[in-house]
Amino acid sequence: MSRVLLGVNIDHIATLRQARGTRYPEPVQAALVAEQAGADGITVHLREDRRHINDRDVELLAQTLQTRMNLEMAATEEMVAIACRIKPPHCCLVPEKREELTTEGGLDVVGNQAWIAQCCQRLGQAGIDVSLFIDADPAQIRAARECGAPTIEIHTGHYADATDPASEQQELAKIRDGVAYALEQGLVVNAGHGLHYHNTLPIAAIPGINELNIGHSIIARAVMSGLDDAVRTMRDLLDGVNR
Ligand SMILES: CC(=O)[C@@H](O)[C@H](O)COP(=O)(O)O
Ligand SMILES: NCC(=O)COP(=O)(O)O
Repeated sequence: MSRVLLGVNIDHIATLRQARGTRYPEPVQAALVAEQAGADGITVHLREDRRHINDRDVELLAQTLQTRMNLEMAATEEMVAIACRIKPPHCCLVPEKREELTTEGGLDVVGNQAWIAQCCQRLGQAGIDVSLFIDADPAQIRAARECGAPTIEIHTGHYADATDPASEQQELAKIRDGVAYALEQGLVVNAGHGLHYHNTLPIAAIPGINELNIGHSIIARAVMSGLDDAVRTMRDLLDGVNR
């Protein structure tokens, strides 16, 4: 069975830097450490408010990564233009709200299908593999395929935020069904948001999952045990998955 790829999101290295406006910690250094520790790719979210990762980080990472960049961004003219200029191998369109603490839900592809399809076409023409960050909702999955996105990333936040075992199992079942449906639609299926060392395995064990994008929990562990250890531990966890 194929191994689940690990995309390490380094946004919150930049959160620490932005807290004081210093030149450290350096996201480029973190990305290279994560890659050497086993990350299969690096994810960065260039938010419209630049609260953490900024344009300079994306430019430098595009020139230095040894694996590949997954650029997360809102589906806006500004961000599409940046992506078409930088040409990262992967782009993931995510919803954004100024006041949100973190991403709160999946992209509403059904409600914005014409624009999302246009973004997918422009990014695809730039040679970028586009994924749409959506809930495990068959209507959203169908709309993603109709927009021409080759890949989706299923939002695992509701699963991660579940407050009791029954709700967690319910959300896990939704994700499992969503993955199966998306695979039937011919999509590549990634997943992410809120995954950590104690809730990731059930997601990783879902047959057909291509990649997990994990950030906050890895960076949080890195504070205690170092980034190399935090990434290696997650990579080893995923390598032990039976699917
Ligand atoms: C889309 C998603 O779930 C994350 O990749 C996103 O980066 C979360 O935003 P913050 O990193 O700003 O919390
Ligand atoms: N798309 C999910 C991601 O990149 C990381 O999300 P999180 O692990 O920081 O919640």
